[in-house]
Amino acid sequence: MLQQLLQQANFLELTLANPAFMAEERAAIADHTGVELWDTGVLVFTPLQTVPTEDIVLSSGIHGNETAPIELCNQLIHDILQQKIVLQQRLMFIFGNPPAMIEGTRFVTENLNRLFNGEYANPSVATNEERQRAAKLESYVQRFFQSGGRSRFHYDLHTAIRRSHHQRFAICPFRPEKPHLKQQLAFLNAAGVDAFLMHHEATTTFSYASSVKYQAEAFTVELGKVMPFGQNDLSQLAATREMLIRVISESEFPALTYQPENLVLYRVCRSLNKHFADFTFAFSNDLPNFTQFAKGEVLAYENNQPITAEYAGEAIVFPNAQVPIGQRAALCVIADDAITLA
Ligand SMILES: O=C(O)CCC(=O)N[C@@H](CCC(=O)O)C(=O)O
Ligand SMILES: [Zn+2]
Repeated sequence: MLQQLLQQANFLELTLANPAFMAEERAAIADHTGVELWDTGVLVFTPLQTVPTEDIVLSSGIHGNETAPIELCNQLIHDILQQKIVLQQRLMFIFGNPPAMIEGTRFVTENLNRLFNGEYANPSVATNEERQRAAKLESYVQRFFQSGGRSRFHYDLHTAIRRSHHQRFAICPFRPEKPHLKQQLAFLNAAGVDAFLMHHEATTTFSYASSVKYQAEAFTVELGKVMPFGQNDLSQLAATREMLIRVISESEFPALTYQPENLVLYRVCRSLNKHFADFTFAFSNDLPNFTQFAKGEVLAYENNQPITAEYAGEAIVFPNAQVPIGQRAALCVIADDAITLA
């Protein structure tokens, strides 16, 4: 498999052809970069002639139909294999859910991005492919980060189901003891991200798991809107690509000035969870993420009761009434330029 990958330099094609399993193998690119295939969709590069200071995880395809970041990562992998990019940092690529990528769906049985931080082992739920994949992905991330001594980063790349007033935005995992870093927000801002949501509670997402378990600088990054493979305009991600190349191929993390005037900080004020099967939103399916509501305006109905905006300017992100009962149906956010950063 690895020989085929080295020759054809198309990890996406290889992953889609082998969605369930790939045996571990290792090789090298010339004499400067180690390549290790750990499983289907899991590839690790190690610089052999420099001493890396950073361990960087770039995951995509955690939701199978969010294809633009998968295509972007596949291009980066291609360019690394073809020696157009020479790495200075350790780098792990993950294509999260190959069976869902083949089906062109968000997931096959269960939303993979609700199964991390050990939720995959919840004894009250029967196991399935996504639960098994979450367990494996967490173990690969642990193995990647465990050798220690280097700074840890995890950018979990997604696209949103709806259009958004902010075309690219990031979700910053809840970490009450440690403010998020201006360095990281400046980096993501230079990568085209212009809004940041500060999460208000622990979750079971991939980025939260890397943040809480390994103290990684970890983010869920939304890079536009869901499109089928082949229909993405990757020129929209030119800045993202450029900054990702910089972070993996420079010897130090890119030094960028934090420019608050170029971005909006939001705090998540509450998660609207679905409790009853009749949960519906009071707005249309094409209302963009970050649309603001007036205080008291009806956002949704559930159990025949209205759910209203608690604050003037409260905005809705990721509304999805189709989620199973008990899961998040939307996040309510409010712009807040007083959020503490370090
Ligand atoms: O557009 C949507 O409704 C969902 C896009 C998406 O997959 N977002 C992530 C965010 C994860 C987080 O809160 O960190 C998700 O829902 O898993
Ligand atoms: Zn997603």
